Amino acid sequence: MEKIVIKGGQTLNGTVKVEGAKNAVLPVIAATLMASRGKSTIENVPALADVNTMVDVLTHIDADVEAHKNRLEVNAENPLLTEAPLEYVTKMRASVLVLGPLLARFGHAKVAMPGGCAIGSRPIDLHLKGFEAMGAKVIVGNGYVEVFKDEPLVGAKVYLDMASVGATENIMMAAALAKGKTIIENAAKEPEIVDLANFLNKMGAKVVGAGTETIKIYGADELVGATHSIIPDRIEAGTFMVAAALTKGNVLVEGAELEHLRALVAKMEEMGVTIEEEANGLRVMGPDVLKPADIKTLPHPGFPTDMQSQIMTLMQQAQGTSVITETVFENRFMHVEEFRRMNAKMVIEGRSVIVEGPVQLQGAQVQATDLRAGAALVLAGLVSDGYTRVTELKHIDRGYVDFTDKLKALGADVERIIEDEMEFAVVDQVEQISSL
Ligand SMILES: CC(=O)N[C@H]1[C@@H](OP(=O)(O)OP(=O)(O)OC[C@H]2O[C@@H](n3ccc(=O)[nH]c3=O)[C@H](O)[C@@H]2O)O[C@H](CO)[C@@H](O)[C@@H]1O
Ligand SMILES: C=C(OP(=O)(O)O)C(=O)O
Repeated sequence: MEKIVIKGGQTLNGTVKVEGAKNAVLPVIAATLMASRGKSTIENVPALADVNTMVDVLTHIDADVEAHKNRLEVNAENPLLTEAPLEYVTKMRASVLVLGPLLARFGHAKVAMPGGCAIGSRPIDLHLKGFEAMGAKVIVGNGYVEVFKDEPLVGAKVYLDMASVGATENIMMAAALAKGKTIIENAAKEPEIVDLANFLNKMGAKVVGAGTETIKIYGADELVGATHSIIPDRIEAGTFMVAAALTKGNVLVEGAELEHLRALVAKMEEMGVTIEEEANGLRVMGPDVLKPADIKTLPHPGFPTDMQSQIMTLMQQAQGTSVITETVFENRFMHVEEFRRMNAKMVIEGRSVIVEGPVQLQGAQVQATDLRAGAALVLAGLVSDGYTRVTELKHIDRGYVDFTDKLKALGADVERIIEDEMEFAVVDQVEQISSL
């Protein structure tokens, strides 16, 4: 079984460079499908499993994709298929982001209906409500969702009951080729929405107000290929910021954008961490003593749910009781059980987790239950006694490029290995005896 093995106790120092954002590149790749003329070139593309899945979806529907190091070239000029089967959607929910582009350009799209996942049920009703408002017909059945419209989509006013990132993106893309003006109210305001809007504008659309709660999209008759460089990944940046603080280290997170990370920076500072803005990123210095904090996850600009499990590792080392409340997803606490296996003192109460600190974590074999949970368990391993083994690395590979190598370059004692379970049982016994 493949594992990341961490021996706790090292302080992280040095510089780590942030990749392009997973949550920005996926919708941008989907948007390339709307260019009926010219090639799109996407730069600063992170080498992630999710990017490979999105490329597989595009290739499956006959788009011509050339992948270079950190650069993708997509030519979607020829007629495309309009169906993405289950195998892609089960690997990555963001596959549903091809619905808006295919519907708008070809009048039809069919995608396997995404099921729930480790962090919640995650319906797509708001995406579909937007398409319907623009005149599309939606059919859900036999595990698929199908949307179609013979005539071009018509601009509409769409109010989102929740500021959903995916729904905002899907509707924004569909509206970019609709007749007339679409207004999205209570739109998501994440930096990745702004990045997508910038790309759509380069393709010939007119999107105004991205980054605020009202986005206006003036549809174009045709979109053309464009060149675009993806924004830095604020969640990868945040993960390394927590790693630095946790190990009392001093790390420059190159590419981290303060403007995208204000809520995290505010909370880390409240906990006693020193964060300084430098010309090319954020420098993070961990204190000797961390203070507890109360945090609530919220849509941007609130505290990001994608940093919830990582900040919990910091709370476990704080002097006192912290509370973290998850309001974005209804069930994003699977990692709590795994932390407990490492001796964490935490209790789930409804949508909150009460975290008692400071606690001396103990190395154990634990499982990445989702992408960020996996990263958080690796971080916990950095300050645990003995060896921590994190399994189910497919989750981590969805969102982190060279995670182990980057931590190692900062001084962590960490390896990615393939370990036989029988062999592990023997190693485990030796480690336990030597720690007595
Ligand atoms: C690829 C990508 O960008 N993923 C991010 C995106 O996911 P994603 O776009 O799936 O997240 P949403 O913002 O849509 O979801 C937020 C909440 O709205 C609910 N909802 C959403 C759509 C809908 O039609 N109906 C509905 O009820 C969801 O179940 C969830 O409780 O934003 C999340 C919230 O910041 C992040 O955690 C994910 O990393
Ligand atoms: C939840 C996440 O991603 P996705 O929406 O792709 O599952 C994440 O990036 O933490």
